[in-house]
Amino acid sequence: MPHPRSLLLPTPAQCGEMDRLAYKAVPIATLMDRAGWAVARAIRLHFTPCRVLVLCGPGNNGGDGYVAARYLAQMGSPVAVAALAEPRSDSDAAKAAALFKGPRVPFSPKEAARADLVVDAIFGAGLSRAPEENVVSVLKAAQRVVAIDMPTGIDGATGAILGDAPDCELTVTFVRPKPGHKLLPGSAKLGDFVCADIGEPQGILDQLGIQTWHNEPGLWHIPPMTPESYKYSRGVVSICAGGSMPGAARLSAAGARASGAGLVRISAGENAPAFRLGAPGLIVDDGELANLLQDERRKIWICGPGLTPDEVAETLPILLKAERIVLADAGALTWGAENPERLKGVAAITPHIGEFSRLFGKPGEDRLSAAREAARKINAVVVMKGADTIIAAPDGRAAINDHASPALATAGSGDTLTGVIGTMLAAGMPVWEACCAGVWLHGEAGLRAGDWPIAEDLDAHLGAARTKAIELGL
Ligand SMILES: NC(=O)C1=CN([C@@H]2O[C@H](COP(=O)(O)OP(=O)(O)OC[C@H]3O[C@@H](n4cnc5c(N)ncnc54)[C@H](O)[C@@H]3O)[C@@H](O)[C@H]2O)[C@@H](O)CC1
Ligand SMILES: [K+]
Repeated sequence: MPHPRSLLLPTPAQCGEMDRLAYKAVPIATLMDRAGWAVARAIRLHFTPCRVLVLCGPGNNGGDGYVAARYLAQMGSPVAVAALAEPRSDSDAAKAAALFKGPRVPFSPKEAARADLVVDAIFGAGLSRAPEENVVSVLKAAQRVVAIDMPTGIDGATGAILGDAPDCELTVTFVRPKPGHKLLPGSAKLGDFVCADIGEPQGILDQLGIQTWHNEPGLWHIPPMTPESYKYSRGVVSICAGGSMPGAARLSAAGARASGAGLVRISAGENAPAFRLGAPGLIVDDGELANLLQDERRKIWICGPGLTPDEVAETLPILLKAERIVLADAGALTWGAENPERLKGVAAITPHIGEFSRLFGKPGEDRLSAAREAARKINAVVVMKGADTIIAAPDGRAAINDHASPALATAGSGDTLTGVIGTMLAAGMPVWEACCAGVWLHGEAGLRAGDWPIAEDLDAHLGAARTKAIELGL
């Protein structure tokens, strides 16, 4: 099933290309007019009438600003424009500027401070470097800011802040959100977020080779339960466990069970007695790993939570030799940090930023590209965990997940996530989709679990999260 267009996140460069391709059907001037109208309308809905100053840059972002100023004036708001620089003559932005007949004031901190509301139409998709000091000081002087397309200073492709960016109360973008609207630190600057339809022919989105999606149900589909479902069709998750940190493997097992695995088995060797004191529905094996792998129904293996690097060295190569679908986390990532090649053959890894940096080097400001590059390098799906999580596949696909809660930042929560992804794999989902689904379910459980859950509390919400994901994804 193709991934839905409605979840695509085009880069600013792809949006520029889209405008060029759309030109025959809809001229830029028309799109600009609709964009400016959408901004004026959103401001009218969000704010009571007040004195507005629109800060216009020289490009099309500024063009949208002139149009918004014209419509706001027609709606009865006192509006002035301050131009950083005039648009290039004969450009669409210049034509929009000519149609605004209201007052012009200097581009200065004093004027920005006097206005009740400042509209940032300085730079949007065209931002190519950090804004100059005069731009920053004018935006800093504003009391309340609405951004057109993107707050000036945020890189729409990466969410990085170039120099500085205003804290906005409202951001209005067009057609589709961009990666920078979903990635921190930029995404924290948007305030309320509106994506307006300006009538761009949607089919063009398919021609641009966009490989980034917002992680929502519909991007993937979790198999629902059917009357014919049985334990093994729901899937078996197997977990390698060690003696020194048994809690981690138990948390993964609990997450796997709570998110709907048919059967969860822990392979603990001589440490089995410690695990047998745990949940009664958990099967604990003490046999040799090689013997356990004779059971072909045990396709999905989690390796890493609660394991020392030495224990990983004893288990992971055996799992890979047996051609199992392996999800590597925690101890496996420490073992791999000495040599990432060791992880080749695993289906997915789930590093937080520290683990990612030890494996591949610090990701820098463009985490999206770094995650993609890492996935290509080890030929496995990389789930780069954080307040926003990036799920990158070796074929270039990437999803950005912002469906989460800071409450998830608690010890053991990552082990739960590994278990949930294990269950999605065991249900037969392809690897990237399973990882995306697992991350969303984990986020949904975190949102449902209140402000201060511990990792174990998430389990109680995973079943409802799965039901919601199935309903939303239909
Ligand atoms: N499909 C869409 O999404 C549409 C987008 N439109 C608008 O078009 C905008 C993009 O327009 P442009 O490509 O003209 O780009 P901008 O208006 O963002 O920037 C214009 C130019 O400013 C210069 N510049 C970039 N960073 C600078 C810096 N830090 N200091 C000084 N100069 C700098 C660059 O030469 C850049 O090309 C979007 O943000 C959006 O507001 C609409 O007008 C029409 C439809
Ligand atoms: K802007």
